[in-house]
Parts: sequence; C-alpha cells; structure tokens
Amino acid sequence: METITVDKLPLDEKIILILKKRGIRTLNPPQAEAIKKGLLEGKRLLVTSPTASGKTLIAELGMVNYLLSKGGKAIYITPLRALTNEKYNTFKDWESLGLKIGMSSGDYDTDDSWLENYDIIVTTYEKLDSLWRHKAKWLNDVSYFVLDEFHYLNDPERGPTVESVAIRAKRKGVVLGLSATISNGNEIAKWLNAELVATNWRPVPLKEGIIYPEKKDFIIVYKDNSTRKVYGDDPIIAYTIDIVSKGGQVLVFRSSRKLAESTARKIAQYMNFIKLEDKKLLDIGREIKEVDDAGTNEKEDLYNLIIKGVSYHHAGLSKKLRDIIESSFRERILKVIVATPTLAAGVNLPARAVIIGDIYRYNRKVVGYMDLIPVMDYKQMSGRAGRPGFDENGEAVIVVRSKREAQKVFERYLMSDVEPIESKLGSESAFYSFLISIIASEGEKTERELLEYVKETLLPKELAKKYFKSGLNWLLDHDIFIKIEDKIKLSRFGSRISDLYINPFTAVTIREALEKSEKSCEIAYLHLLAYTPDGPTISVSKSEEEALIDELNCELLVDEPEDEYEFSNYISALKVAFIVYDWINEIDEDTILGKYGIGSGDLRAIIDTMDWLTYSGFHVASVLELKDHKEVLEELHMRVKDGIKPELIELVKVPGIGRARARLLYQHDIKRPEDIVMNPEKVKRLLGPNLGEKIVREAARIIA
Ligand SMILES: Nc1ncnc2c1ncn2[C@@H]1O[C@H](COP(=O)(O)OP(=O)(O)OP(=O)(O)O)[C@@H](O)[C@H]1O
Ligand SMILES: [Mg+2]
Repeated sequence: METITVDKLPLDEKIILILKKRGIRTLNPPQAEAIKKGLLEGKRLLVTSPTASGKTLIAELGMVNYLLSKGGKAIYITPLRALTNEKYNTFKDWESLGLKIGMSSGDYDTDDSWLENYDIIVTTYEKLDSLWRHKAKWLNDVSYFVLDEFHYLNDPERGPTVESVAIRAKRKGVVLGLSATISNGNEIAKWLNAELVATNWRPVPLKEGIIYPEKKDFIIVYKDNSTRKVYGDDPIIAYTIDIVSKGGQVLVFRSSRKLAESTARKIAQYMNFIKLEDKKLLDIGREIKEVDDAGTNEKEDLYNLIIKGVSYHHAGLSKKLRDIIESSFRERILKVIVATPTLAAGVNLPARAVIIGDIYRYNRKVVGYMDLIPVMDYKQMSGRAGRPGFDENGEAVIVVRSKREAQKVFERYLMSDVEPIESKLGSESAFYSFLISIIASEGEKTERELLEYVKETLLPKELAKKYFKSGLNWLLDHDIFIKIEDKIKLSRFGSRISDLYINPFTAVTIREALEKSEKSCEIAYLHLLAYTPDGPTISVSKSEEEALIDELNCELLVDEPEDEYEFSNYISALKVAFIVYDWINEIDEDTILGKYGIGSGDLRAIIDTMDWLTYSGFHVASVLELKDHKEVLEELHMRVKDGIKPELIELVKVPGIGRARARLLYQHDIKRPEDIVMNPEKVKRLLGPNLGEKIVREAARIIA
C-alpha cells in the first residue's frame, strides 16, 4: 500500500501548510489511492475503508481543491447532527484560504437562505432533503456533494433519505461517497457513476478474537489462532480489568441500556485495584453534578461510577452528560465506557480494546424475538479499537457462552465479509415520501418523467414499479398529488406537508382524525400526534398499561386498534401523551423521569419531536381550515417546547426566559413582556442584575 508525502501533492502551497499544521506529513493509503484515482481532477469516487482511516481528509482535499479551481459551493452531508458539528469544526481550518464554512441542521420548515454566503456547508441527509423541497435557491450553486457514512443507505430508518439524496445529487454535480467497508462496493460505485477506492488499511492494526469460558477461567482465541487467558468470574470484567491494568482503555458494548448500566456498576466494583487519576475523576464527577439538562438520580448514579473511572453511555442520557463522558474518555481519564451500539455509529471515540458483550439484539418488529447483529454493526464496534498514536494495536473480542458457539461466531464475524448494502425504499411510507420529495424538489413531472427517477433507485426494478403504481394512486386518492393534464404536482395540502417534512401517513392520520372529530381534550391531540409514524415510541409495561387507561378521562381521536402490534403503538402513544401533558403542566423534570422510568435524553427527544408534531398538526389543521382543532394545536405547540401552562405563553417569547424564570416572574405579577419593561428594577431583583438587565432589553425588543 503506497503513501504520498504531502509536499509532493499537486496542491496550492497554502493547503499543504494547513495539512502540516495539523501534523499530517504523509497521506495514508486510502488517501493516496483516492488522489491516484483522480480526486484532484474532480472525479466522482466512492471510498470504502475502515473507521478512522482518514476518509474525511479525502473529502476536504476534494472539496477545497475543486472550489479553489472551479468556484461554486460544496455540501458535506452526514447522517447525524453530532457528526455535523464535528466536521464543521474540522473544516474551520480552510477559512484561512478565504472559504466560508457554514452549518445547517434542525428546523425543517425553512430554506436557510442565509447559507447563500457560504462556500462549504455541512448538513444532514434529512436537512438537505428538506432544503431541496423548499427549493432553496442557493442550492443551485452547489456542484460538489460529499455523502459521508454512505453505508447508512442500509439503515431501515435513515436509508431511504440517503438514497433519495444520492439520486438527486448525482444528477447535479460531483459526488464523493465515503463509507465503511461494504461487500458490494463495485455495484454501489457504478450506481453513483463513480470509481471505487476500496482499501482495508487501518491506522492501527486490529486483533480480533472470541472469549469464552474454559474450566474456571476465560480463554481468548484470536483470528491468528494465538490464545491467552484472563481470570475472574465474568468474561467482560476479567477482560476489562486485564486491559485497564495494562494502562489501556476499554469500550464495552451491550445490547440494551439496562445491561449497559448494570455492567458498568459491576465493573466499577473491581476498579479499586486500578491506579486511577482520582483528583481528575473527582473534577469530572463534580462537572457531572452541575449539568442543568439532566435528572438528579441519573447524575447521582453516574457520579458514583465516574469517580471509579467507569461510565455507561446511551441515548437516554442528556447531551451534556454524554459530552462530558466522551471528552473525559478522549482525555484518557475515564478508563471504561459501557455503551449501546448507537455509540459506535460515527462518533470518533476509539479505545485500545473493545469487548462486545452480546451479539444478539431485540428484533424491533417481533416482540421478544432476538436476532444476531449484522456483521456491519460488529465492524463498526470493533473498528473503534486502537487509538492512532497511543496503541500499537487495537483488540476486539466477542463474548460467547461456550466453545461450540465460538466456532459459529468466529465464522460469521471474524471470517466473513460484511453484508451488501441495499435499498430500504421498499416500504410504502419510505417510497411515498421519496415520490413527494422528487416532485417537491424537482417540480411537476409527467408520469414517465417520474418513473425515470424511480428507475434510478437501488430497488429491484419490478418492486420499484409496484411501489410506484400503488404510490401514485394512494397520493392522488389522498389529495397529496393532483394531476393537471398529464402533469403530476403537489396539491396545496401536499406541498404544506412536504414543507413540514412529515411522513405522508402522518399527515393523513392527522387529517382523517381531525376531519371526523369534534374539538377534544389536550391528551387526545397529543395522543393522535404521538400515534403517527413520526411520533416517538416508548416501551410500556403491562402494569403501566392499566394505569394509563385508568387515568384517561376523555375520548381519544383514534379508535382502539384490534391488531396486537398496532395496539402496543396505541398505548405507547398514550404514555407519550401523558408525559407531554405533565410536562406542559409544569410538573418538574425529576418527577416525570421517575414516574415514567425514562432518562433526560428520552424526555428531551420526546419534547423535540412533539414540538415539531404539534407545529405540524397546527399547520395541517389550518391548511384544512379546521378552526377549532387549529386553536387547540396552536396553543399546545406554544406550550410544548418550554413545558408551560397557557398563562406563561407570553413570557417565554422573551429569549432567555424558560419555564422556571417565567413562573418566578409570573408569581410576582409580571405576566407579559410589557410588565418586564415597566418593572426593570423588580426583574433585576428577581433574576439578578445582569441577567435581569439582559431580559429587560430582550423584552423591549420583543414589544418594539
Ligand atoms: N494522513 C494522515 N496522517 C495522520 N492523521 C490523519 C491522516 N488522515 C486523517 N488523520 C486523522 O485520523 C483521524 C480519523 O480520521 P477520520 O475521522 O477522517 O476517519 P474516518 O475514516 O472518517 O472514520 P469513520 O469511518 O469513523 O468516519 C482524524 O483525527 C484525522 O485527523
Ligand atoms: Mg468519517
């Protein structure tokens, strides 16, 4: 595998300087290979290589070199907002060349026209899809598209949007795909009209193995058939303590949050034998206790683990908690993180060793059924082993229960190739959203023109045609598409729901419920929104089910479904409705977390989703001119974000005033922004001098 020293690159001197400033002396094999295949001549490429092998730099060189020679704009697309931030910060270096770096994620109902002044824009697949639907003019200047983490095309939830973005991007300009190792790289490269750059090079060699019980200890058998033993009564603890006692860090992956938390507690008990940086750990523990976006119990719980150098990490934790855990692990103060597989996706958090505690995970569709995790997931997790510059090699082991099981796992995960990535457009809701997206972003089309786009999907041709036929009929029947002469276009209702970026089934569920019902109670509206395909899902125990039904004292807008699976969705939506109902009635966060058994990250996710859905519900009711429903949904929307009763709606319009400050002011007879402006001294007394000063100024701006 060849490398190239950066001095030899046919690049602008200033670019080479920036690479050196980053400490990059030579380009590694995937980077050298990409250059050889025409990266700097603006060639389309699909780069597939392991995690941490330097794919981002390939994109940077491609984009910067292209923009400096041809002008225009470049867009860097990632599947996760966390990644968007990370890349945005990395690209700041290029501003010294006069390139302006912008970032856009989040709110879907805008065209972000302010982005027209930027040269490189970092965004997510969903956000770009939504910007195209809003026909953002500045997008016409984009001629370079980087599709990062492109293997996400294979993901059931995110895949359809990745594919739909790629179909449009490859018609509009240069496309550079960056992906983890996939087995059908040639097929995907051809589909992108790109050259394949496939390497298996890793910055740190990876030793893969299986660990299982032998007599009363544990034996690890590696791919090269070497073995070693670790001692203890549990394989994960034995292995973790072994690595940590040699100065390494460990990422432990468990299939569920509960398992991750219990494993972290177990490991913490054995950390007394390990030399830790106690002072620094105490500082981190204090930081954890001070965050303001998490519950008291979870902070207490984490504190007790972190002072022992261990933590768990999953999506139920608040953002600030996760940031502290990740950064203290990067600084090598925290020694062990026990995580769920979501951590492996994309966030750059390497460790010397990775141990995969279970290779089964709950099947989302068939309750209670377990299936083996895909090889791709194993590669993502094991790929986190080996810190460039710290470890001479990384180690990844899979826990199995017996020697017999070891053989099967060895074959499947260590010896075989990852699965091919394939289209996930093969579902009604994904495919119908795809059709809406094409018409919304590319304008009205004849049936034949629309079929051209359908033929460009990765779906088998026959299947694509079937979904096209059923989709067209369904969208016309539900007044989302209309046909004028031979042109298909969006109806008024259709274009509004496209702008709102809600799933067509969500829009139709809301419409049908609202059109056939009288004005109802708040819980009924919250339940309807949560019940839609875009609604949050949450687990509900049998005992909770009865309690929720008992507590319900008004007519819901959705009939109780017969089907078992639908019924569990119906109950899950009811629990979400009660959580949001408590939240907008100013029940405090800790009480809600305790009462419903959720984490602060879950509550935040539910509030964000329901903020968007109440907004969407309000707009659906207004486009259908359903006045009564519109008023209820509008008020609900103004209460969800901050979690407030109606009387505080005016106050929270002032930036800097959330639910706590609004309630405090209200109790002292300050009920509207006008009252703030009229009582500056009182406000400063209540909120403190400088915050008070700021709030008075903001309030004055609002009423001006
Ligand atoms: N030629 C190089 N020399 C030294 N360090 C490099 C080089 N190229 C990239 N790096 C560093 O390697 C690290 C990993 O790079 P990067 O995030 O691009 O990996 P990746 O292939 O995108 O991984 P993932 O698949 O997880 O997204 C980064 O910190 C980057 O700065
Ligand atoms: Mg990457």
